[in-house]
Amino acid sequence: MTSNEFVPRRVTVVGCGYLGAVHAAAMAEIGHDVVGFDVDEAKVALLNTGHTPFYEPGLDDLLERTLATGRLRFTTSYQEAADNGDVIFLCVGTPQRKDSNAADLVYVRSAVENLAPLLTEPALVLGKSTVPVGTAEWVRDTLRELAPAGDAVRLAWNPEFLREGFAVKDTLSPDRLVVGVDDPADAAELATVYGPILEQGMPWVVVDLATAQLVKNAANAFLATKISFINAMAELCEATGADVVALADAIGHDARIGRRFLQAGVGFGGGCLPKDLRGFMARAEELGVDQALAFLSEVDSINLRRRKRAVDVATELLDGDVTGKRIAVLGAAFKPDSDDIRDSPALDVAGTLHEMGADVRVHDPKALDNARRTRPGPQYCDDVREALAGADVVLHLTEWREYRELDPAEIGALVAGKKLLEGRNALDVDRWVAAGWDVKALGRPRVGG
Ligand SMILES: NC(=O)c1ccc[n+]([C@@H]2O[C@H](COP(=O)([O-])OP(=O)(O)OC[C@H]3O[C@@H](n4cnc5c(N)ncnc54)[C@H](O)[C@@H]3O)[C@@H](O)[C@H]2O)c1
Ligand SMILES: O=c1ccn([C@@H]2O[C@H](COP(=O)(O)OP(=O)(O)O[C@H]3O[C@H](CO)[C@@H](O)[C@H](O)[C@H]3O)[C@@H](O)[C@H]2O)c(=O)[nH]1
Repeated sequence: MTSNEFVPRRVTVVGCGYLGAVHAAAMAEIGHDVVGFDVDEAKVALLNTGHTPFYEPGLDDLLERTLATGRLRFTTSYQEAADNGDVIFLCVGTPQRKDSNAADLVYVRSAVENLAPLLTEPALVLGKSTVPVGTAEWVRDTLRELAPAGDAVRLAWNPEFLREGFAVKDTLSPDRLVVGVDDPADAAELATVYGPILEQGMPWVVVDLATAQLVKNAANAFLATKISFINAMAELCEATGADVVALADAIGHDARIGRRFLQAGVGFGGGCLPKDLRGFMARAEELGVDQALAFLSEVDSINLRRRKRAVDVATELLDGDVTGKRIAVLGAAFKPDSDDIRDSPALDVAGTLHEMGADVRVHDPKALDNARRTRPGPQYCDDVREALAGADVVLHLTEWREYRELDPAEIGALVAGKKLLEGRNALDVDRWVAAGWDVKALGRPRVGG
């Protein structure tokens, strides 16, 4: 732990997407004077009027509250971003490159190269984006070279571990804060920035720059590995008639293993785990240690096989031919409580079945606009009952609470065939079976019917 004495600062958050918008509002909430900066004019206009450009539980309220204090505003001006930046958080995107597995650092480079020449005063710049190890060192050197304030612009790396759907809570009460520094004085300064958060007593982990970047890569690689491990077990279960949910429960009782992140199903997606896994492998290859992470390529393959398995099971439930069949897909977002459809398994499966000639009707409580824009083809239904009406098979692919609350007996009267693919192992299968449904859950024996 460290001194938690809080010092309100002028803070700039560069990049106001899923991470940055929440971080900006959270920094204002704890008392800083915050400018959120983004190159996307539409996003900035929305945020300035208190509207969130994406769905994240609790963010509307937080944004409204912090805008009302006058401590938060959003801008598209690099100059305003630099002028308010005693402390500058870098939160721009680092997606997968289109031509390789590596992370695309174009946004990091552009943000740093445009901002640096405007930094005439001392500043503490904090990288929060997930980057290949070595990026922080480039950011540090570029800032020193291009900033008029020179060495007075310092760089620390402060990776972010928030989960979408829990972003507000995870930002205001993280389970740990990690900071990579060249100089311990920078960590001490950052501790005063995070004062009210650190007061809650979570671990404050100070490491070097390289370790901080690797901590983030390692955390996501581990989480992805844990999910693919249980999904590999699901393959074994399906080959033997065993039950992956019972297996996960049984091994999860061992505290060394733990039950969390052992939810077998259609696999992981989103804007983080898949691309971070691949970016990590690409960086290892550049560093000449690709063998160290060779197993992650299996983690990725196992994960992608889950989507194919879901398509195959849907086909089996439709007696081998999906052409012209009505398929209701419950869920488009990559996880519940989010409208994020980046690399969403649900949308991938829905899109594939549509391309195979099925009549696919997708429902999601929040992600339909994003889905319509990104994956045209399937029919998107605002009302879950519209998606279900006349369906020959129902695919549960994103475990929104409202799907758990559906009454299988009532739904049974709407559909043409009472067949369910449970792709998330989150529904009470016994209830569905009791209502006469034929249920195939991924990694579990087919029951009912
Ligand atoms: N989404 C998460 O849950 C999460 C959690 C932890 C870490 N991360 C990491 O945080 C980073 C951001 O992820 P995200 O999900 O918020 O992405 P995002 O695409 O939602 O947001 C990125 C934002 O950066 C903006 N941007 C791009 N170039 C810019 C520039 N030069 N100046 C200012 N803004 C610019 C974009 O317009 C966009 O609004 C990534 O590295 C990601 O891996 C994300
Ligand atoms: O047991 C599980 C747990 C998760 N998932 C799936 O894995 C994906 C990712 O889930 P989760 O990790 O909860 O969501 P993210 O919001 O993508 O968060 C991850 O990625 C962020 C960005 O790097 C990190 O900050 C978080 O710590 C890390 O959990 C989703 O598709 C989930 O459905 C499973 O299939 N089984």
